[in-house]
Amino acid sequence: MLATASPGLQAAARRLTLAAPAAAAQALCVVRLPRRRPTRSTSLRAVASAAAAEAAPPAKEGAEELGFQEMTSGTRRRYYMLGGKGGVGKTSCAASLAVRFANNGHPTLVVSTDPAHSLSDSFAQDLSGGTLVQVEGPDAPLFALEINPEKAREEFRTASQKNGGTGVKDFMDSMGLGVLVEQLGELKLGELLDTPPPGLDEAIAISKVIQFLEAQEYSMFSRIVFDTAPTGHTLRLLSLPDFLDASIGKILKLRSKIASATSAIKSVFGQEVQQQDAANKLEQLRERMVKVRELFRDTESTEFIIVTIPTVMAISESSRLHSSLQKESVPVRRLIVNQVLPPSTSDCKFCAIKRKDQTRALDMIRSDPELMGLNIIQAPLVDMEIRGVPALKFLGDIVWK
Ligand SMILES: Nc1ncnc2c1ncn2[C@@H]1O[C@H](COP(=O)(O)OP(=O)(O)OP(=O)(O)O)[C@@H](O)[C@H]1O
Repeated sequence: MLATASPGLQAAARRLTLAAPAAAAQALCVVRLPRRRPTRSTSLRAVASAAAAEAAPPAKEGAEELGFQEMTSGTRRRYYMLGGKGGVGKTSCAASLAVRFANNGHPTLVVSTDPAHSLSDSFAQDLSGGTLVQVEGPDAPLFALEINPEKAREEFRTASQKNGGTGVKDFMDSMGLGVLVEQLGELKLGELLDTPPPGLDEAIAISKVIQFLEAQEYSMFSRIVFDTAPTGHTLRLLSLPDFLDASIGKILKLRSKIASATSAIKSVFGQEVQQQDAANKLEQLRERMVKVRELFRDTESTEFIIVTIPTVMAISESSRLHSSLQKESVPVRRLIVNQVLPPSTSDCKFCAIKRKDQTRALDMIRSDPELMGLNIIQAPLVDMEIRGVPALKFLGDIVWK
């Protein structure tokens, strides 16, 4: 779990961790996770609040105060997207937020749009089927979904090879993209997938977002949490509706030009109605894209939460991510600084150095013009992997307060 400067220090840390976990936790200044399956006992709550109390106070200068109360209030649907650099704890934070919402009475859906999913690992449950799976444990219904672009692409290719247009259409219908196929039917889409165009994975994720907006199946969820892919992918996902909107806009313009030029001929052959119908559908798709774009930018219903760790590299990337999100007008109000060493009176040398580094990194956040205005939530480093609902509940109770 810890990278160390010297082999001796590493061995000492390992000895401590293996031989005396409680002492190791104290010495390495991490928050201990309860080993027993937690119930709603006072003891677990006590552990959680003690851990929270141990964590350093958040840096909030200049930022509005935002708590979990504000996130959980109201039954109108809200979307939370968690994103940041690879490996900083996006999935753990997203899954723990989803558990927290469900335990506060919200029917919740947590969706991974990261092609390298770890939601299954986080919940210790297989969610890889590409369909909604109920997560056992929380009070209100909690469902999880891993969007699997690899599988979707493979199915698409098979469908296009075996069944021609009909197979492709069935598949795309199931992805909420049937309208696109009707419009692009003449193109050999299957061939495109041998060299997938950039943004295809994101397009698949977007189509799922469209489904959330419209399908009855998803209407029960009052909170939808997205565990997004590392920064680059996420930015493409967020800018895709604009891109598609512009492309569809161009196609529509082109179509209307062609339509007016050929309408006389078409009407003779009885194809005028069909042409108009297709244009209407394309217009409908464009409207949907506008909806998705508005959703990403709607401060009432959507929030992007940046997750980082207290290192210079992660914070620099978070700063750039915030700047890009601002350009896209995506609302960002919170920054989670994960894996912070809680204060300790008995610092070992390793911990003292690590803590100094982290303090420096936290200072960097306070003076970063992109990040300083955000509400900063510090999440402590805990002493084991956060897997399964009880562990996620534990983390969620500490982080989301
Ligand atoms: N606060 C924490 N304390 C201890 N371990 C943590 C903490 N947060 C996350 N981890 C661990 O760090 C690892 C990476 O976490 P996670 O999978 O949530 O990150 P991620 O940002 O989603 O990664 P990826 O970019 O690969 O999807 C996991 O093993 C997780 O258990």
